[in-house]
Amino acid sequence: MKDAWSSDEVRKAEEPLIAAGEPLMARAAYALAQAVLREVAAGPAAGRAPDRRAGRPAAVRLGGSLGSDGLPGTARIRRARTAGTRGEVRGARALLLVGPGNNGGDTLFAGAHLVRRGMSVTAVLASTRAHEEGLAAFRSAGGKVVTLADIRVPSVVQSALASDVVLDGLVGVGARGALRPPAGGLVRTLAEAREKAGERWPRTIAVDIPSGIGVDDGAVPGPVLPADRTVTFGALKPGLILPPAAHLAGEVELVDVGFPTVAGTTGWSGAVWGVAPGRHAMSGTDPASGRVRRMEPADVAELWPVPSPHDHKYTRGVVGVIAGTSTYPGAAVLATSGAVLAGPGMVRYLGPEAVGTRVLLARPEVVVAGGRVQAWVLGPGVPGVGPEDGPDDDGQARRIFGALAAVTGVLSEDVTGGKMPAVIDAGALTMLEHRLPAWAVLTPHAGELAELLQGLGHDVDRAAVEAQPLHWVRTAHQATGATVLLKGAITVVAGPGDVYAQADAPTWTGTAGSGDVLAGILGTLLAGRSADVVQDETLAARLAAAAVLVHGRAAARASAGGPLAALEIARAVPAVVADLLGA
Ligand SMILES: NC(=O)C1=CN([C@@H]2O[C@H](COP(=O)(O)OP(=O)(O)OC[C@H]3O[C@@H](n4cnc5c(N)ncnc54)[C@H](O)[C@@H]3O)[C@@H](O)[C@H]2O)[C@@H](O)CC1
Ligand SMILES: Nc1ncnc2c1ncn2[C@@H]1O[C@H](COP(=O)(O)OP(=O)(O)O)[C@@H](O)[C@H]1O
Ligand SMILES: [K+]
Repeated sequence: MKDAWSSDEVRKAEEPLIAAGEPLMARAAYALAQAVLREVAAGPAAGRAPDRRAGRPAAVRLGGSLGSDGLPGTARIRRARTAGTRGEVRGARALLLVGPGNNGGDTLFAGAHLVRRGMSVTAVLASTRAHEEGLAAFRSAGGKVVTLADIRVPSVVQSALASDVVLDGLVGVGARGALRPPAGGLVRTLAEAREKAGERWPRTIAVDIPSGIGVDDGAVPGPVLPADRTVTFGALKPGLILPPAAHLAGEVELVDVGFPTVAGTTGWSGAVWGVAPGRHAMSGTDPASGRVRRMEPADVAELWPVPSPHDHKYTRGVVGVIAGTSTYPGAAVLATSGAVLAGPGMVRYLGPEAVGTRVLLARPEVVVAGGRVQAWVLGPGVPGVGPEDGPDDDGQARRIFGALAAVTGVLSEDVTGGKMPAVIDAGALTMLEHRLPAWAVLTPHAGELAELLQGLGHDVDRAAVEAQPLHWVRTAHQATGATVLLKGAITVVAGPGDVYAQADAPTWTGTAGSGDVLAGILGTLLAGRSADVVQDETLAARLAAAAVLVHGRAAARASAGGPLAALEIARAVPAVVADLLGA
């Protein structure tokens, strides 16, 4: 599990360490400098997304002279394409964007390390204040200092274009709201220049966070310079794993500066973790409800219901799927396939006969008949019941209303067999008449969540949901009582406990029917842990995040870097689960 710490939690963790004289900033700055040196030594093409990598020459700095304004000038920069120069940092150029606080301090101390390694480093002070010791260390190492007030923003752009690497050290966890002038204007212009320059833009490394993101909520309230890499200190921050801000952080590297670990120790290991692979040992000493987390394969393996020798198909969980109509039969095939291939005891399908026949052709394991189930999957491929939705639902709305009554406990126990978890997707999202329990999992995409929230009286559209997913997912959870899973490139899940932000799927996953497969996978998980889910109100969110991880990994496996058909995601699920359980 990867835990993100809010800015308050970071402060609480660092206070006693600073009071004890732990050199947090020195550790942060050293690790940051190492990251920059690795980046520069690897050359400009390294680590970029493949489309950005093509044809970009390695930059070699021949001479490090500065213009009269103290900034490196484009005209004096020469580039050469020669593999033999990889690993050379001497003479390479770094441009530091430096803010008034400790984030700027980290950046200046790191800059001093870079100067000592032979790099030509210029710091642009964006504010009248700067971290005093950091500035003194940078100057005495031989770094060049200019102030934004003295030079014009365009010359900063030119200098950036003439540099090998730009460090964004304007603000860190002390930031509040959108970047204010003059830093805001500077960053807006730099971001535009980066967009225009494409491959010619230097590697950009964000210090702790890309300045201007919402540290705690992942919003992007103003201009932000997108980073290729973020070197973050002590712990992940929510904005580094939540959309939309996480999309601006590039690859995130976590540096241990000595925060408490799971075991409660404060020993500094000097270790650096990349966020993509592996686990990190950081975890809050006091895991507060509502923490933003990212689940990893080992966490999913612990949750996955694996049959024991004493199990049979009924004890393993029966999933009931009410999906598809004669107009949208494919959704029924995809949802039942997702459910079957995730490994339940049984999948039942309820719907029009013609659709049931198609389901059977694709998945003969499915039982097309009513009976007891341990979890429902409701709504894929079923039209909504709003004024704009057509009436032609082949009786599916009626069936869904009946199942929903079981989920919400409106029907008596002897009819339903007790409380029933459910995945509530697509058309079923328009059929909610009662407050829901946490074991009901709503699975909207941003447009569907906006509609749901509008129905609850919120003035919100799809774009607003996409701008502040965490806020709106939490709002929807509070308003409905249900666990809410908002689908997207980064899927956000909020229930009564922690929030999960999962980024497991390749972008090819955003294809018709892929969400239907996810609904089926989650249905199997809820059925397999049906009794636990109604006992532990935080479990549904964990199972939902687990389903998202498996769905995303199955999509990655099916895609292998190329296009993807939704049914192939379902087909890849058994191998993904086997990998997780065997790891
Ligand atoms: N947490 C830790 O363990 C460590 C933290 N360190 C660094 O310290 C940083 C936090 O430092 P600070 O608390 O000094 O705060 P920051 O350096 O993040 O920023 C605060 C400064 O930025 C200004 N500011 C705030 N919001 C702004 C906005 N919207 N637009 C423009 N300016 C704004 C404030 O006036 C204040 O002067 C971390 O992000 C990290 O880089 C490191 O030194 C190492 C250890
Ligand atoms: N850009 C993207 N990158 C990765 N995954 C995505 C992206 N866009 C959407 N997805 C995923 O694809 C699936 C789409 O589901 P959904 O919108 O319900 O489509 P459908 O209803 O056609 O099945 C979800 O799991 C979502 O998280
Ligand atoms: K920063």
